[in-house]
Amino acid sequence: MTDAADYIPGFGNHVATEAVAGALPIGRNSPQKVPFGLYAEQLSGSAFTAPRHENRRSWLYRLRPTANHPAFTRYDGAPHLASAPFDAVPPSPNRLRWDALPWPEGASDFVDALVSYGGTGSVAEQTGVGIHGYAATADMARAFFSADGEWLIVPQEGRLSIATELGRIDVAPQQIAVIPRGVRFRVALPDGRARGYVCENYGAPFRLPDLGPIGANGLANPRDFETPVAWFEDVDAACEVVQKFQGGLWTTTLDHSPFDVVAWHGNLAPYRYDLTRFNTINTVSFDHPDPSIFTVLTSPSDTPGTASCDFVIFPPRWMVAEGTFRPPWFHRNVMSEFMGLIAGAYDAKEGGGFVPGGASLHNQMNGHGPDKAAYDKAVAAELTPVKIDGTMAFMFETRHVVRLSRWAEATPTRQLDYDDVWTGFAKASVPRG
Ligand SMILES: O=C(O)Cc1cc(O)ccc1O
Ligand SMILES: [Fe+2]
Repeated sequence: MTDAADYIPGFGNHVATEAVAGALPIGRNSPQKVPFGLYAEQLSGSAFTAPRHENRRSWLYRLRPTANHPAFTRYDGAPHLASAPFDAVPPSPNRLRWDALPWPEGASDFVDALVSYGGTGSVAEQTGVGIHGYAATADMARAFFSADGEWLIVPQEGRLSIATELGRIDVAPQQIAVIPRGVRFRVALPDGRARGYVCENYGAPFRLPDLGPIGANGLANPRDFETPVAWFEDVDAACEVVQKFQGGLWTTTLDHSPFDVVAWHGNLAPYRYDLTRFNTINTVSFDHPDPSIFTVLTSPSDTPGTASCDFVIFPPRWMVAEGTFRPPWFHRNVMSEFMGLIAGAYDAKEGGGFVPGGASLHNQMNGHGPDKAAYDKAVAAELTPVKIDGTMAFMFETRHVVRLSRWAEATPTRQLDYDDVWTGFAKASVPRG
């Protein structure tokens, strides 16, 4: 076992890794006798018969089979964690914004700290996403997994040390971690507390977007994604495992640590990515391009080019466009946009209110864009090259309307005056014959 987390570079690669030399069977997945009496277990992330380029699975070699556990019973923690379909309140066409997620009063681990803003689709149909936030103040002593989807974790404040069955991942704000559906994990908080966002992806696993005319390089480059090497703990002590299954939470207690995978191989694994490695592409002539140029990862739907969910970032970048209104334009989008802010300020919102740890939602076909302060600044600006720096915003952009949770609608952190940011625009005056 190593002390610090170690990684293998590359996105979606087939890797082979062992924490103890000789633990990985050679040349077959399921030998009659696995080295050291380990148990072979296949973890499927796609149907057995999925096309090869979409097929994801790993073989795990562990101290005990996962199947060796007592029955799960209902768990009644994490009171604000919810799942799609989000039908507790009617879907809202309104532009919505929330203050930074407040810290809980007492000790709350990553699981109990989760709150759901809302989501799309349905866990039963394996479509859409759940959008959650967390503001946690305690290390997890237990393990958690979601049978409902893959977890894209976006830290905003405080580092996370994530132990997973397939290895350990350390992430800080400006980095992300992705945990596949079903993989058990445990989150510790090296800074004592941590806040961030989660996209729980019920649909097709996130992948890199096609680059089209951009070419073979750019945006998030595959080699900057990192998969942890095998790591395990040999602990014969009680360990709670909480799972999310069809929106419900269930708990059981093992008599051992579930983090007992000594070796594994395959292409289904957790990974991390440093958002500051993103190779940002933008105009060097005029006009503000569509934000799809900032796509880090995409979960496609059945309609080509129309994502179930894109994970998009707005990183530091030079703005050089000539004769152009440089911030995001006013627009109405057939896709729906949930945004969060990791650090700094966002160029479409100069009037305050969109703060690190906060969130906004602009649902399908509802007008939004620069606030009045951003508009005034941009039309008056001298168009020299300007670096937008010290910032990192992100968007979960989805083809389906984001339906709110009851918590998101009722929380006092919701800014009831958000519409006002688009008031005060003087009427244009058109010469008339
Ligand atoms: O609404 C937003 O702020 C997100 C966004 C950013 C951008 O640069 C262009 C379009 C868009 O929806
Ligand atoms: Fe937008």
